[in-house]
Amino acid sequence: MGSTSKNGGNNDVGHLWSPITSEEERDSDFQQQPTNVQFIYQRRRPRKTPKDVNLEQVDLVRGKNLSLAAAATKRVSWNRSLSTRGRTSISVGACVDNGPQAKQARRKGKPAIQKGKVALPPSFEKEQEYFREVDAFELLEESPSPKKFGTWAMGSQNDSVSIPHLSSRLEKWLISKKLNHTCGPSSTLSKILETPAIHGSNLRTPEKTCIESDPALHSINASLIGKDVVQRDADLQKRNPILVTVGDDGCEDIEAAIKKLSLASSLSFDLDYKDRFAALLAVCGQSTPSNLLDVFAKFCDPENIVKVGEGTYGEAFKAGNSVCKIVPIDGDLKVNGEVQKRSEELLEEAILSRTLNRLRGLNNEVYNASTTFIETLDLRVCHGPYDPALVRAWEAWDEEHNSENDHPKEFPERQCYVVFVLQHGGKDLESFVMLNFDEARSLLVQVTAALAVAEAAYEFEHRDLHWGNILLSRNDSVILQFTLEGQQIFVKTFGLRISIIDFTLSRINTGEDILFLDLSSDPYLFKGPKGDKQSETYRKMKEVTDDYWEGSFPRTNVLWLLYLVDILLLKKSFERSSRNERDLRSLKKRLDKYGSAKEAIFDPFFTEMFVGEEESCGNTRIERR
Ligand SMILES: Nc1ncnc2c1ncn2[C@@H]1O[C@H](COP(=O)(O)OP(=O)(O)OP(=O)(O)O)[C@@H](O)[C@H]1O
Repeated sequence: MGSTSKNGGNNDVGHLWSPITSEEERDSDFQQQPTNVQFIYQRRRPRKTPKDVNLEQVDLVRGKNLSLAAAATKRVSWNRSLSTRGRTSISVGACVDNGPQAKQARRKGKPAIQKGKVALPPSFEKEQEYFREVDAFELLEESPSPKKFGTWAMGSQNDSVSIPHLSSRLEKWLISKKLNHTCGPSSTLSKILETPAIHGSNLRTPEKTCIESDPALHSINASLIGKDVVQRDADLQKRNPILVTVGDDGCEDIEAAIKKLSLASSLSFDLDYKDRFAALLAVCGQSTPSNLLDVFAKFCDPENIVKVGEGTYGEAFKAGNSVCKIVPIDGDLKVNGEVQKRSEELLEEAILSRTLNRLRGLNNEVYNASTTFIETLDLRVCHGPYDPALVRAWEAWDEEHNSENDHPKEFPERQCYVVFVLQHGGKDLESFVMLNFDEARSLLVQVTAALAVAEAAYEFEHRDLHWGNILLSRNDSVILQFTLEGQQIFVKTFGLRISIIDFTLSRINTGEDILFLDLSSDPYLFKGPKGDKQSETYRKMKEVTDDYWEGSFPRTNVLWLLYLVDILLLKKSFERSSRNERDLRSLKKRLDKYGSAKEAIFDPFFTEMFVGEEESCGNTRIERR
């Protein structure tokens, strides 16, 4: 979930979100102090729209003597940004309902520039010119370097760049498949889209993928009879013309898809939408959306579906051993006071999640490996109303936890969703009862090591690692393995398993794209209560990044580690000695000097948590990738 967790958060608002004064922070004797202060903490509603990350065109022509001069002159960019559409805030402070709020005016001045940092005044023309020059050079490069990007802000001023990123991206990939079947695997996108976890199939045309890799879908399609369904499919075909093609020959299909994507790229925004929806379907290995129950039925009996959590956008349900998070997309209906996410945003989240999946050591990529980021097992596009079984589960949760979300029965017949099928990560840190100091340091070492690995692999920054986004569970493992830049690290777990979720604000360099959320469009995020650790962390991130969210600033990961140490000291109770507290406080001091999780993981605090390889080899309860 977003900046504040919801479940459980209401029960103890005064305590949980009580402001922690800076005096307290300076005080070396931290103590948990219940407070009567009552205040409002408003749930952040991050929104995203497509924007600007630079896209190199090189792998399209690699290995082929094709000239792509035209492509070289165009720099297509794409990032995730917070939308200004229909933002409302829900107060979780007792008694006060702030009601809908208009989006606040954009900051006029830039925040103070960090000492020693050279900041160039943003000049779109200059940078455009600069990129024209470097594009020619970058055709030779494997992947863009974020350092070169300067502060090129896109958005409305970028109307001259006409090819929508997703179209060109998928198009490029499809062309590469068509031109040279061996060039696919060299592309990061190919690897990500071809993640075996996702139906074990390559991305082909949607039609082929559907038929070959998803017999369930095939049978669903076959069973789609009756007037309503025929009408629904006709509507769908109208919305998504790319789906019309059904060919036997893969190449013809690809050609048709490219043509349609190209056509769509040069037409109206509406067609862009269709194009993007089709891309999302293709990435999910589908030609048409499934219905929700069919997805859940793969994992459990509908009667056994249990809701386990909720976010601003997502409703999370346990289905068998997995968790299915349902996110409504593309509809007009506001959900939980928010405009629904759009296909392209979900497509991006899909790419981000799957990129992190790669850290799990699939495809023999063991130079950097960690299993601490939640595994995305599958992604499905669905449509239709909520099934009664899901509604029942939703209502049962509501009864017990008093949901902040809208009742799902409000979804119209033709609502679309993306379902993230995720590994079950356990309970979030907010509600998890920790037993002792060993568990606390196990949490810290696992989060730090995972961030270090993801930094090394993808310049990853989570940027929103509050206690609702860290899940914990217990198992009988004693050691967990990470690989950081080829070096194996074995850490003691004390039977605790950590999973990191929610990559909405995260920044990642996939090797082909930099995906990030432009938080400068969300001034509200930085206006949380003074002294509140989470709000202060957003503000510190803003200082560190100088509001340039596209850039790589691994220090933001350290800021969340500092936040976590504070949470352990101030908000969680577990058995600990004053020496343990002193150790945590001195860790905090040292963390303040680190620029990345990669540095932090070698802090003396963690030394005792490492186990030599020999010791780990003799241990049968080691959790390997
Ligand atoms: N894999 C998982 N295993 C167990 N519980 C989960 C899992 N994923 C999500 N949850 C539960 O659902 C809640 C909401 O999930 P999440 O934070 O991903 O939703 P969201 O809608 O994306 O959040 P946001 O408000 O940032 O949009 C989590 O706090 C957690 O309690």
